[in-house]
Amino acid sequence: MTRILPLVAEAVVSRRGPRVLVGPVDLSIDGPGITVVIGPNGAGKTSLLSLLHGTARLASGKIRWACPIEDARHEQAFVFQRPVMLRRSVIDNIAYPLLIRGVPKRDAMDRAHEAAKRVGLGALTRRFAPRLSGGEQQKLALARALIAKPQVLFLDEPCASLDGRAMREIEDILQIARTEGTRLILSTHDMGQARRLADDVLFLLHGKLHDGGPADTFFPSPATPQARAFLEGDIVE
Ligand SMILES: Nc1ncnc2c1ncn2[C@@H]1O[C@H](COP(=O)(O)OP(=O)(O)OP(=O)(O)O)[C@@H](O)[C@H]1O
Repeated sequence: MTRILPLVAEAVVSRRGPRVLVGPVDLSIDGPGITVVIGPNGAGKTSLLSLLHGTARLASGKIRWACPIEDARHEQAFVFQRPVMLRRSVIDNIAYPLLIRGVPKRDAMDRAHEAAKRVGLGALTRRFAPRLSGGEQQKLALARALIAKPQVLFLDEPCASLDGRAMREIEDILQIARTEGTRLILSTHDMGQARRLADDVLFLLHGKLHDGGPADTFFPSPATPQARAFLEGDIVE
């Protein structure tokens, strides 16, 4: 299997008309772990994740993977804040990425059942996916994103509006994926979640990478007053 990491972004910029949404940002992500992207509303977290994943247009700068971009695309997945449910059963949703990769149906279904069980949806496999609860839909989205064992998984606010129990279950799934070698890059508004999950942190402000670093140094002693204020729950503009 071709390794896709490291991911290197050089002076990447995303624009809407004349407005810069993100950038210029330089960063490098490599090896196992969880990168957590934090920052106030509108700081550019979603835009940065979309740029790195390749779903937002790069106005300038470069994104490089360790392999050709077509190969890198097949090895990454994205989980949205509001997961998209295909209008079919839970099991058909989970099996979908395998079927479009040409995995034989029987094998795909077996793996999908296994994946459903692992995220606690084993009893709901025949349910029409759009009728699941928010937490169940997010678990389905994770199972579907992870079933092809991507090397990199982007998640944009995967636990927004979920209660504590659903959040804990989802964090458990993410920790398992991390242990199994998927590199996670996740945005969150929840500082408790950021502290529980992060190996390293990107703190965005006004579209720029303002602060960050390894979680065990960033959280106790952020380098900038803005990051400190943000972590203390103050309003940062
Ligand atoms: N499609 C768009 N058209 C115009 N402006 C946009 C668009 N998408 C994002 N923006 C703007 O880009 C900036 C960054 O938005 P983005 O959603 O990336 O921030 P965020 O940090 O994820 O915010 P939040 O925490 O509120 O989700 C914001 O000022 C937003 O209004």
